[in-house]
Amino acid sequence: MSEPEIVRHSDAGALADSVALKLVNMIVQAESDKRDFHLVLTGGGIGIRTLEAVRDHAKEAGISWSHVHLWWGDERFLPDKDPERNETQACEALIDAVSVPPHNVHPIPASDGMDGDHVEHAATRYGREMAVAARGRGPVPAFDVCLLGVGPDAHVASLFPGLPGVREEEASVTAVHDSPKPPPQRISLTMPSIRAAREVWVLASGEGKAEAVRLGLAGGSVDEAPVAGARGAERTVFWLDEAAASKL
Ligand SMILES: O=C(O)[C@H](O)[C@@H](O)[C@H](O)[C@H](O)COP(=O)(O)O
Repeated sequence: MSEPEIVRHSDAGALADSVALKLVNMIVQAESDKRDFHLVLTGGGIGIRTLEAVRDHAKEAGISWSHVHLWWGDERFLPDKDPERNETQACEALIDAVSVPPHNVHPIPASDGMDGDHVEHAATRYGREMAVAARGRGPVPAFDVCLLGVGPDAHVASLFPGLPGVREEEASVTAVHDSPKPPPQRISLTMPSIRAAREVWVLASGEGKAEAVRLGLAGGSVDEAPVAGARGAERTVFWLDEAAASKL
């Protein structure tokens, strides 16, 4: 696991723009290397703002999306197209505006999908989809970058302090039944899936995240501050604005 690096920007706009530019450059590089690029998306304010900036930079760079696969770190277990779904927000911010092939988009199942409102079955289904894409090389694909927002309570994806999901070490995906942040039912990648990513990027903006960021970098209990467990196999970057970095 990698030691976190810190990158600071003045405000949320500069932060989102800089993360987006770096992502677009990596996508372009993967294309010229003729390899797939697996990106894990996050919901949340700064996560969606970053996707909007990716849309703008991608247009300028004229990138092809045929080699890009989009996954999600977590999802709110709601009906398809619900405006609160991370997928719906990512579609509005980015996916609907770019030419990523539909079969490269891997949303976490909705609560009116194949498994109905059975959140455990839906979580298992997503785990299977990731395993298939990994082609026998492990439980999850070789994610190039896993984007993660962080909550004021130090949660990442839908791994909340003190809830069992954060301690799950076997399954690649977990169903969450009693999330303190609405809605209560969610589906989340587990820590081992997050840590399988080459690069984990934690995005945090605003003073409300400053304590979570401090805990995430202090290397304390992952059970109490899940963000402290968010580490990439090769690289971990905490992308912060000044307010989120104010307790460092
Ligand atoms: O479903 C969600 O709510 C998100 O995936 C969640 O993990 C989010 O990234 C953080 O809570 C930060 O959200 P904000 O940036 O909106 O504070």
